Amino acid sequence: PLVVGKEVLDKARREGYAVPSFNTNNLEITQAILEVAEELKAPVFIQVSDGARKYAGMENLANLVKDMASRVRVPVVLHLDHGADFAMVMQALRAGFTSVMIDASHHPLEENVRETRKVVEAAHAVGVSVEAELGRLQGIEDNVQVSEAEAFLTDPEEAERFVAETGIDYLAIAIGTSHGAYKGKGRPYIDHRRLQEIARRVSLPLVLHGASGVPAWLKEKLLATGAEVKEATGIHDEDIQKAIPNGIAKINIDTDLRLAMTLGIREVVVGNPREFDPRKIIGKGRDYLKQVIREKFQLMRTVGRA
Ligand SMILES: O=C(COP(=O)(O)O)N(O)CCCCO
Ligand code: NA
Ligand SMILES: [Zn+2]
Repeated sequence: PLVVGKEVLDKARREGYAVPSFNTNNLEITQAILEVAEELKAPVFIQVSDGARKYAGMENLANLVKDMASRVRVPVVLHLDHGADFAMVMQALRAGFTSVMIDASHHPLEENVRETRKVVEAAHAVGVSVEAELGRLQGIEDNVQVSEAEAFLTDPEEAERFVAETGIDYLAIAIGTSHGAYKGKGRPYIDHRRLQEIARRVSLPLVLHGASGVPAWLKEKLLATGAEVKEATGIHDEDIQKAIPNGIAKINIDTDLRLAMTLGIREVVVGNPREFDPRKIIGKGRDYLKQVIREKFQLMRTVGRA
């Protein structure tokens, strides 16, 4: 069934596992997520970004997820990803979202606090959970001095104050990850010590953005279809496994789903120039999506937690 975010993530942080938050834009991605969650008896977040809202329509996606979630046995949270402002959050609340992110992390701290408090008041009034972000997602290239990049990473003491002043339910932090398929050359720098310092001060579930891994098997197959993804790199499994006991309870995955869908489509289209049945073409993408989604639940130890 559709449930509120806080209950799912408090349990995850308490019991030392994480819940993946997968971005959806359409029917097939939503089907892949819910079929695998049901199969593995795993709670799951399905999140809608601004791009998805523009592509598919917020109400369309909300109604699709709400209806499908009502017909599965595992807990499903419908989450607004990177809500840009109060108005967008209100539209999501009106559409029946059960979790919303207000992302005011690019504003000065006082404005972030003000905007976030406003959202917390509105969302909590209707029983919906709130995620906010402190720090800037900024891949740290190996050639950029970490000291210079410090400006982007979340400050542990500031995090403690931010949580106290805003009343949010979970906190997105910056510890070295970045959005997209190019997270710096080689193994991306993840500041585990900083995460431990934040987790010591903040008892709320912590959220990791920019956590796609760009799995080797997926990248190899994509390259074989002629996809130009040679430079793509993601977060290593070991870094995800290390971050979970240190308080990370929600992990955002979009890029790995995009790569999986693209692999299926390219394999059919490039391999069978005579194929023009969208169900065969997008359906193959859905199959690869399910494979990636299965791996994420296993990596985050979400299996069987529903
Ligand atoms: O943190 C993430 C996803 O991170 P990743 O790009 O590593 O999958 N998101 O919030 C998803 C939307 C951002 C654009 O993709
Ligand atoms: Na989010
Ligand atoms: Zn994000």
